[in-house]
Amino acid sequence: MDLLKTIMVAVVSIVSSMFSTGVRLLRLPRSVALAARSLGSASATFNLPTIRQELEKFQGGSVELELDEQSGIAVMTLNNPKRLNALTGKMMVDMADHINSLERWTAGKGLVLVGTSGNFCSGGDLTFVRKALHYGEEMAAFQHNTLTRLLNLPLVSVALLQGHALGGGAELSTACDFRVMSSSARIGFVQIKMGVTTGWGATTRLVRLFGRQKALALLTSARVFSAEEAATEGLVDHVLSYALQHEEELAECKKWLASNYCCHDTDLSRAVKSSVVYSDLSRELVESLANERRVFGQFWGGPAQKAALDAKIKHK
Ligand SMILES: CC[C@@H](C(=O)O)C(=O)SCCNC(=O)CCNC(=O)[C@H](O)C(C)(C)COP(=O)(O)OP(=O)(O)OC[C@H]1O[C@@H](n2cnc3c(N)ncnc32)[C@H](O)[C@@H]1OP(=O)(O)O
Repeated sequence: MDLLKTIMVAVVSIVSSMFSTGVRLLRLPRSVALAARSLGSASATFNLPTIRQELEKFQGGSVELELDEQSGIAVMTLNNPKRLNALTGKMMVDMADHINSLERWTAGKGLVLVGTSGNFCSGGDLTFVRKALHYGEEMAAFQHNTLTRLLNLPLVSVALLQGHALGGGAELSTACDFRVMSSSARIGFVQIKMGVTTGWGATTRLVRLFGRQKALALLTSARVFSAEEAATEGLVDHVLSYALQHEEELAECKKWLASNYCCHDTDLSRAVKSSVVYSDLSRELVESLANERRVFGQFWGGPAQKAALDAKIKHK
């Protein structure tokens, strides 16, 4: 039994190290790069430290991380309440740094991703977006790296969807293993209405989560779902009681995670997540993300996006 445990811990650390070099070049394996060359810029590599410096120039908001050693459950909080927790460049950098910490947190079992003040995230911060229209593929490469590392953490992760989870906010939720939704929250992949395709990897993840047909329906309709509709569609795993106040929902979400998915041996739980369930995804995922990024780059900063930004659309 001890030998089995030692082998599992070794396998976990090898797989984690594949994703744990912090901010680094997102390189395609040679075979994938060769296949991608025919797709043009999909084979490009990105210098993430340089992109990080560029993103840091777009200040505003923050992302906070709290590690609870006792429960083994961490909470990562998006904090830009005046803009309903829309993500700035600085917040993307904060999040990448916190993923580094979580990759090193060997006692952890679970993670809740939440937004402050009763909102999850209303997507990319449109003030930032307007200034970064020349920088789409680079931002996408940075986010793909961060969110792939989030998905591959040995922690069971859950996004707590309160208020709005729109565009990039909905994308973030697909980088978690589960989605718990407040009864009054709304979720929608509204990118097509904003003149772009997904920039943070959600198409790749949606296809794997729900299959091609549902992914296509979500992305081409840009439909915004209530909690009840999202549950019926299978988009979320649990809807919280309407009787809860927003402030009570985080505790309830943690309880849901702890009692369902963080209630057994830590080493085994981490091994199941990273070494078994997610062990074979990296190459195929990298190839799909490179393609998604290339398509995103074709539309970002284009006439449809500029028209959508000018229209000041509200996704009600
Ligand atoms: C790269 C990102 C890209 C992707 O690839 O995924 C995307 O994320 S695309 C999607 C981008 N997001 C949006 O288009 C959301 C636009 N906003 C709305 O639809 C509405 O604000 C809302 C989210 C439905 C909320 O409506 P309401 O309850 O009526 O509140 P307000 O509209 O008054 O919002 C309060 C305050 O927040 C500001 N806000 C909201 N979202 C964003 C945002 N994404 N970026 C920047 N600011 C945002 C809004 O402008 C209000 O501020 P004030 O006008 O200063 O009061």
